[in-house]
Amino acid sequence: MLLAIDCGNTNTVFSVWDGEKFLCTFRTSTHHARTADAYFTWFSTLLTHYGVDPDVTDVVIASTVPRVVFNLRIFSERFFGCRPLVVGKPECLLPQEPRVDQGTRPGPDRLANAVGAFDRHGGDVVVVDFGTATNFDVVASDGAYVGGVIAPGVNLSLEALHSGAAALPHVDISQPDKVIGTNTVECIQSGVFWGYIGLITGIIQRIKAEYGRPMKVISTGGLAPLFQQGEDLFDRFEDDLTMHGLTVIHRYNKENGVL
Ligand SMILES: Nc1ncnc2c1ncn2[C@@H]1O[C@H](COP(=O)(O)OP(=O)(O)O)[C@@H](O)[C@H]1O
Ligand SMILES: CC(C)(COP(=O)(O)O)[C@@H](O)C(=O)NCCC(=O)O
Ligand SMILES: [K+]
Repeated sequence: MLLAIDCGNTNTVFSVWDGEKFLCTFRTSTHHARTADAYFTWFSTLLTHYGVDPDVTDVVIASTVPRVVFNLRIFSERFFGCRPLVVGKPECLLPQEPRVDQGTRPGPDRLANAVGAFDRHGGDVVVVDFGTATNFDVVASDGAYVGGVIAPGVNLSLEALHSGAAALPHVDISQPDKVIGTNTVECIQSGVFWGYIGLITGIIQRIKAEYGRPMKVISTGGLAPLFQQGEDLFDRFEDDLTMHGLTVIHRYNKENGVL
């Protein structure tokens, strides 16, 4: 079985794929200092808790934080006896090479999103991934990742207001009922939430105009559900899109003799 690991700047997600479906998905915070032994203790405790006993033979990793890969490699070798496939490394093949400026290294999460979206929907897709950053990943008709947009994430925007302005408290994001806030917390929530709705709407509209063909818009990532209710921004919400992309990349590398 395949263990797929998607490591973002905030959270690291582990999912076990049995070849047909995900058996379980566990989430922890991202820390480059977490050791292989600590990963295993955490992972095996959750497996026991949920009564899942997978026979992990392969590991695939996408990490937007290069430093964490070191300990994840040791984790994979020590506990599953396998060398992990790391997306973005030269030895890892992609079904379609990205078409971006020379020297650009697209985030491995964006490469996985593109592969996952192409596998499910064919090309001409925009993936909107609400993580630490909010990225828009454009997938061409042949499945290639061809670039997109990186915007400050929702929580980063809230954090920036709090850290940059002495009188502004830390606020959690939520959808305000109205736009005109009548206290500081409501004003901040309104600015970030409705500002974000404007950002998403505007960027999708501009991407579509520039791309010049009809496109499907898929949302994913930790904070995507927040923008799922009420507004008609996306064609679909797919929680597991990055993970799905990782399983497809792994299969492709197996079929092509890399593993
Ligand atoms: N269910 C949730 N409710 C509120 N915030 C969440 C939830 N899930 C994730 N987050 C927050 O959303 C942000 C992005 O999450 P995630 O997609 O895991 O980011 P990344 O992939 O960059 O690590 C993080 O700041 C995280 O704390
Ligand atoms: C844009 C990102 C920071 C998003 O990371 P995340 O929010 O998932 O942690 C990541 O994809 C990244 O570091 N990209 C490298 C630059 C690029 O994609 O062009
Ligand atoms: K991500």
